[in-house]
Amino acid sequence: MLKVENVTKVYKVGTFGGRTLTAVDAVSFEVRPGEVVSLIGESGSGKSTIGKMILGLIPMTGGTITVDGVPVKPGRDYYRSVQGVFQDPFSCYNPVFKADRVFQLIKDSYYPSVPGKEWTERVHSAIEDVRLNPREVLGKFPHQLSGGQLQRLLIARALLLDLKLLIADEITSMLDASTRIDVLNLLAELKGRGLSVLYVTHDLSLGHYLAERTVVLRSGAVVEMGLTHKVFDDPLHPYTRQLLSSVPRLHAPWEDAPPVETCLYHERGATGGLYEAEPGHFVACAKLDDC
Ligand SMILES: Nc1ncnc2c1ncn2[C@@H]1O[C@H](COP(=O)(O)OP(=O)(O)OP(=O)(O)O)[C@@H](O)[C@H]1O
Repeated sequence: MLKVENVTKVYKVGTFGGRTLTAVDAVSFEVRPGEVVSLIGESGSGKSTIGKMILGLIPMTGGTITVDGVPVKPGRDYYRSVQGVFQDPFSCYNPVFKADRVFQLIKDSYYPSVPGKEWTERVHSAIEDVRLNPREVLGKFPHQLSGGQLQRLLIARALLLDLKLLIADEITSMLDASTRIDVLNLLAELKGRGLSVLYVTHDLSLGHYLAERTVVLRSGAVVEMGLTHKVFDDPLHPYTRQLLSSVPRLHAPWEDAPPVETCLYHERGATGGLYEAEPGHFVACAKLDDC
């Protein structure tokens, strides 16, 4: 469904754009139909840049991204099937428009011929699908709604389209713990309906909770990817181990991350790419700085 192949993004930085920064470096992965894949990495590892390129919000420097074989093409047809929901729900709404207006805009752009009554029924049904009461949220301004309610409304808005792929970029990071789990369960439910989700997060535990497969990014490159339980139970790359060991655990004292070891896969061809250590479990050479 989503195929990201050898994708690179180089930003121009510095005064007058005189220097470059490779934010995403030859990244490849895919998301299959009805699958949640989490894209994990620390701040600045390139996660959002990848999300933005998939959504066509910024151009790629190199590589290809396709959804069902069709290259990214920002426009009405593309956004009918690919949508993004972001970290800060407040910034996604116009503060002077009531929530109804968000749904009206969808109708005007995508479904102008749907009769008003039918559209209202669709809107109510999408809002109920995200476990909100339409009467409690429609007719309100963004500041009269909570972060969790706004985030759910964004998902409801996406559901009104013929959505195939949702890019969920840190969507729970501004929510309290119980709302967060509700929104995650909602994503899991949508997956059950065949929706594919790329769940962008720096929170390993949330990625573990939700995703079938995990892609670990470091400095713009994939260092490990595979089935989530493989990556979490048997992390092969020292960076993944480091990330996992830095997750705070109840009743366990803080431990320093283990030092980066010699790469087991270096001699077996991992250099310059990913090595398939076991079926479907890929790892990059750990001698990143030497290679
Ligand atoms: N428009 C831009 N111009 C120049 N550099 C940028 C731009 N956007 C992002 N970057 C840089 O690209 C790198 C990757 O940024 P990105 O936002 O993709 O990381 P991230 O993993 O999503 O981080 P976070 O979790 O903090 O959001 C960072 O070094 C960032 O400073």
